Amino acid sequence: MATLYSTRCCSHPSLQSSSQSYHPHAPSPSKFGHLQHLTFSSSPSKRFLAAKVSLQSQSDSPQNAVIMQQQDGAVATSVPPVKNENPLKRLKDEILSVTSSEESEGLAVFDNNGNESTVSITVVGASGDLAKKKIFPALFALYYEDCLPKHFTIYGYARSKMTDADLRNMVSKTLTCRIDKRENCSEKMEEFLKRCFYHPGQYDSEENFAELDRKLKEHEGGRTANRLFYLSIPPNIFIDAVKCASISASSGNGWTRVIVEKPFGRDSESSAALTKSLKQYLTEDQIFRIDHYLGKELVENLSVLRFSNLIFEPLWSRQYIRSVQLIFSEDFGTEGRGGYFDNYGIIRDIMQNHLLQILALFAMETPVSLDAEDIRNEKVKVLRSMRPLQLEDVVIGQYKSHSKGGVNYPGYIDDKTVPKDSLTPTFAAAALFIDNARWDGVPFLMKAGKALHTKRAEIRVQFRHVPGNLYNRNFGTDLDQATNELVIRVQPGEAIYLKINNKVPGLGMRLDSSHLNLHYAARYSKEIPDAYERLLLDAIEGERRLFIRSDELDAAWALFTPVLKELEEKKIIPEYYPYGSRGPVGSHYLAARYNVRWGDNGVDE
Ligand SMILES: NC(=O)C1=CN([C@@H]2O[C@H](COP(=O)(O)OP(=O)(O)OC[C@H]3O[C@@H](n4cnc5c(N)ncnc54)[C@H](OP(=O)(O)O)[C@@H]3O)[C@@H](O)[C@H]2O)C=CC1
Ligand SMILES: O=C1O[C@H](COP(=O)(O)O)[C@@H](O)[C@H](O)[C@H]1O
Repeated sequence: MATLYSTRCCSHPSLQSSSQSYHPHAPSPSKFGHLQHLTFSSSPSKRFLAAKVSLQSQSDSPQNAVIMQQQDGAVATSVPPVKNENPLKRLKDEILSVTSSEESEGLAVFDNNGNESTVSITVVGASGDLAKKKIFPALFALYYEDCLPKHFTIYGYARSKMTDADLRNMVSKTLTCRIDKRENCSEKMEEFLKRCFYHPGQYDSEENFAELDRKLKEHEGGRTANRLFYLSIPPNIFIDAVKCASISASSGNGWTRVIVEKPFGRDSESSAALTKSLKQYLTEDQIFRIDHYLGKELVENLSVLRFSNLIFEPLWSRQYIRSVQLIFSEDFGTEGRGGYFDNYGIIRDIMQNHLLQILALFAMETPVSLDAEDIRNEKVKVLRSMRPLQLEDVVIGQYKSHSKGGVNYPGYIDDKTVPKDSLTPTFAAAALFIDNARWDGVPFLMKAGKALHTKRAEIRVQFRHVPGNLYNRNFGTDLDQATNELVIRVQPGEAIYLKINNKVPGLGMRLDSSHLNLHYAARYSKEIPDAYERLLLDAIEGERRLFIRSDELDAAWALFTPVLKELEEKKIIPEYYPYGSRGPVGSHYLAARYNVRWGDNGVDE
């Protein structure tokens, strides 16, 4: 057997912190022989498990090098003895991986006292859209990939009258298996559904949460109880639910964490008030503010791209980069969510969180380490170096009805839940600036819109012109066409490509713009996990790197609050654009003001 290195602890239990020990099943002396105590602590990225091993004194020799073995033999990880080498020395702080065995059912988790622990995940608002669409499917995917611990229970909680069977029926309709790994799919679904339960209750009832607590305890069966609550409910009831869950259903002997969905307020004041209220019942460490864009594969890859490749970092500044564009578009309107959306608008819905988070990761300085706090410190720094958005640097739009091919597409105000005189923007373009040495003068252009011609999220990095004029005559009159552009396509069709100038093969000297293309579907056969899978697993593991800290949130709101207030106070009328179009023409004037063009409007977008 050999040491194996893996990228995620799937088929291995998740773990909270270095204060927990993991044993593959009970720490039976007969099975483990010389192994006295095995403590895993997460590496900075938590994608690996680092093993610290203590062996019984008489076993502290090279011969006793087996590190971990699951009782049923499904998972085994060991390090072969190496002559004249002390295994303790070798293994201490070494990254120990875990095999990903299909037979594995997850491993049992033990706390420091050797007690087995369990995780209960309660989806508050289980009857809702997000729960059905994202949360339950993500939990199933984690189960399917053996990422959940052996002992876990999932509870749905909402006011709707449902039985366990109703919940299972509802959930089963949205579950799918990985297309690249379909084995035992229906069995796995059955097994998963058996672990799902439902408790009906009011969000502001301590008693209803106390009933939930009793049910959770039954499932936890005396194990160390770790509890995760996912608030998948409208924001106006966050505090009621947090209050009741923390008072009546907190864990008595394990951790209790709460995932809070956006929106985190609608401006600096309401966000600060929400944080203050949450902190009446929870510590900051217990609050996991989710921004699901941080869980997207290509957003997660941004730091890898920047900091693990020599070629990018030297170019990553005002010296070579002319503009950075963060583009989000959807080819559908607010269908069904108009009631929520009208109170927020596209700037709060997408820019202040998803796009700004990407910007922060893109522009931050190198963090001291990959630890959550080091990364979040750098993000806060860059956010605090930014200029608050100015009204003249914003263009807003709202989609109107449009007929195409005999189909009539509704306008935003045709939604019955939206007031007819609503000025809420469904599109916005903005130019933001970071006043630090690295980015001085570089426009960070953001564009986000609903009911546009395409669904897409991407980062476009436009480089400066090549100095000198060696090939200028080959480029023709439009030099912009010839500048390099790095495109990080977050979705759909995840890809990273670099536009370069290339000689068209042949006897002449003709240049064209071609792509060095890393298209994920062609390069990697594995299906890309949904963002919610990564984030749920991180929350279970206690990994905060991809969650928003309260000071980050304050810094983010500080950038947008003044302009949001101004837009509302001055009742700025949005530019109307037809459903399915490319959005208001004003966004082009905004880009032109900074001498750039939107990269997604070119011929080879
Ligand atoms: N849906 C999405 O795509 C996204 C949603 N979010 C956020 O996630 C959270 C949940 O979203 P979503 O599932 O769409 O929300 P829903 O509107 O579907 O609400 C979820 C559940 O909350 C209960 N509920 C709804 N309105 C009220 C109310 N006024 N008072 C008390 N309970 C109510 C309902 O359950 P019951 O009646 O059974 O109690 C409902 O099933 C929100 O904070 C949203 O902003 C974030 C990103 C995307
Ligand atoms: O947070 C939100 O995100 C979705 C878009 O998410 P995606 O993962 O499908 O790109 C957006 O539709 C919604 O308005 C917003 O609240």
